[in-house]
Amino acid sequence: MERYAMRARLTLEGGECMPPTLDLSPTGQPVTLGRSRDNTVILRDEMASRTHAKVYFEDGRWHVRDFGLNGTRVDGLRVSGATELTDGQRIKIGEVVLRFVLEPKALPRSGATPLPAAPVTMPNKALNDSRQVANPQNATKLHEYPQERPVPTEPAADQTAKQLRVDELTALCKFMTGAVEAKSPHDLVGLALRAILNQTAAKIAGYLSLDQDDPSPKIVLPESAPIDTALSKRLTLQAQKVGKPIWLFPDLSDAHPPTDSLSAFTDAICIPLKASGEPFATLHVYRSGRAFVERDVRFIEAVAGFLAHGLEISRTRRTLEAENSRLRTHTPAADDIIGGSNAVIHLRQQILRAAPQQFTVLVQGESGSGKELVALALHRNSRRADGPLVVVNCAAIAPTLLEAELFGYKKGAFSGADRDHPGLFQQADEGTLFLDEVGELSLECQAKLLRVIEGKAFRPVGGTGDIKADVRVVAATHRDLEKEVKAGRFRQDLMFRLKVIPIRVPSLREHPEDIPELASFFLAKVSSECRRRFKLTPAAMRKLQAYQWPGNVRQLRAAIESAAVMSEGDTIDADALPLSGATEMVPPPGASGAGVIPELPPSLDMNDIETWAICRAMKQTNGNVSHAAKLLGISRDTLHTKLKRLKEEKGIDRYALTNTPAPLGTPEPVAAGEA
Ligand SMILES: Nc1ncnc2c1ncn2[C@@H]1O[C@H](COP(=O)(O)OP(=O)(O)OP(=O)(O)O)[C@@H](O)[C@H]1O
Repeated sequence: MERYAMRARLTLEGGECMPPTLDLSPTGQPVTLGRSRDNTVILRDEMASRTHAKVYFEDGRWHVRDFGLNGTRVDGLRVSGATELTDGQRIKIGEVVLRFVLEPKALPRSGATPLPAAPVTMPNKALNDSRQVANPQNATKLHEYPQERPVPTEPAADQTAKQLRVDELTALCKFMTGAVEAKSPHDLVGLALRAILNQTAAKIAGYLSLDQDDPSPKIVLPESAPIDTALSKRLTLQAQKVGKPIWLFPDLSDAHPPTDSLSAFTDAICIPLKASGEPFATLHVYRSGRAFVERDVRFIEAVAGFLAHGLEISRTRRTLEAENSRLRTHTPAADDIIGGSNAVIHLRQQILRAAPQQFTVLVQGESGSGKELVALALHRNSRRADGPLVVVNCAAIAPTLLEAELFGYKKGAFSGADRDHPGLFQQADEGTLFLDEVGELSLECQAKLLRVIEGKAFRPVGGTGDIKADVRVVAATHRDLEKEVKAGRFRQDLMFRLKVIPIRVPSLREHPEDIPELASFFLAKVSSECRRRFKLTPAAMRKLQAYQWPGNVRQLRAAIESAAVMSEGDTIDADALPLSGATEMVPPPGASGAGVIPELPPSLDMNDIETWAICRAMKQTNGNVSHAAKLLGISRDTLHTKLKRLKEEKGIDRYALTNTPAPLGTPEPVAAGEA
């Protein structure tokens, strides 16, 4: 313990020097003071020589030796050659006054316990919140002084030792500014290490990733450092374990002097870099000649805090970019609309013609036929492809909220509006806004939408100023807008505005020849998702082709996915396909001849049985409603009602059930929702 008594500290009391506080170890290197930057303490004083004085420990005592032209004074007496230093004396060189204080005997040296016994750890608030770093009030406290230690006579000087100086803050700002422009994580780490080397006069600054897959697992600077410079495993493990910075004063006279890569250095700092509280790398800074001072550590800690954030942001950005590019490649272009039928070829041509235009597009078609797919393809093939594509389902938002959703709202506009909220139009600026189910808009909202589509500005709910956004609108609906206009539910002027380019998506019944290709496409997708190789039996494929698909391609996709996921083996047979209703017994519209009605209903579901019974009765009576009603034991009117519902809900046309041609003026069979 005796040696601890001879630890000492130089603290600046007047003038300017760097660092303003320096801990002295009897086993450390002699400390030089002077104007030149090579000195341990750099004096900012014209009266000081380049190397002016030396403070050293010899024969159990501290001494100061004068080399300066203008002399060195200790407590006012000029030093001639060398003189012993005693506790509390003041060394004066020019205007610089340094107070020499011996550590009290009972104290371990300030703030550090030699490794490996117990490393000094610093509560690392700065790593958790880099905003705290520059605030000395929040700064990490490195040295804890027990009560019995005399309170420093000059608190201002002690404070100086803890606060970052202007040059350090400038270096920090320079690093942060450069970091924003760093092109890669490797560059960012390089910037941080260089800032640390320049500012703390460290010999080595290194970054060690804890992630085995990191493309830059280890970076050591300066470049002149040997390529095999080791970064201490011991420090890495400890920093990782305790999750806090470690500051090592190597005690060379300790019974366990450092034997690893650290033995070549006087002092070392190791800081874990964390993301979401978990260390992902460590920062190592080693120094020769003298130990770090508290401010060095604080500076390194601040850089490390920012570096950890920067690397985390860049990692998140790379993940998002990868995700974005994955989504882009998965966002359908016109080519991703599957099908070789004339109907689909025509659809693709229409998309490619419409996409580059700025005009509004109205996509019409039954539910599940692919309207959103068309909207995505329009965006992907447009000049706005790099801009946002904002999709809004007008039917899914309560009419009272729709206006606020579309045009945004101001804080306090209504209860619950606790902040300003940009509307979907604003979010889609320079991109495309896809208004799905536009037929569901209220008349009030339609009026506002019309204004925006006509290029006029809009006003957020509760706002006082107007906003303009550069948005291309693609709208879609399963409704017949002409009918909606006639019924007074849709504005005619808006319909004309939306319908500048109309695109009609065919129902799946209109291109059944695409069913095999679509089925294989969805089968391949589900196979890759489940890492299996599903196959459809010929019977299953026939069943798919015979079905009417009231839910269109979406239903086909769902049927295949569900059959695949539920199937025990890789082969999917007809009975594994979950096709409710008896519509699979009905021939596709336009096909000549009647459909084949099986002997038994497809399932015991009452709806299936009823549909099957009606189809069979109609087929058996060759479409005679009176006879069929008799067979079914129901009234003619009831059968008429049921036939009407079958047509509306399942697309089953009574005339397609028989060989009887439809009477003149009978419309084409359509599914629910279509006119
Ligand atoms: N030709 C096609 N090729 C590949 N997939 C298709 C095709 N048509 C539709 N799909 C798929 O069918 C599903 C339904 O399509 P989409 O959501 O575009 O239909 P929708 O007409 O917008 O339906 P809704 O009116 O209910 O919003 C989606 O999974 C889509 O990828």
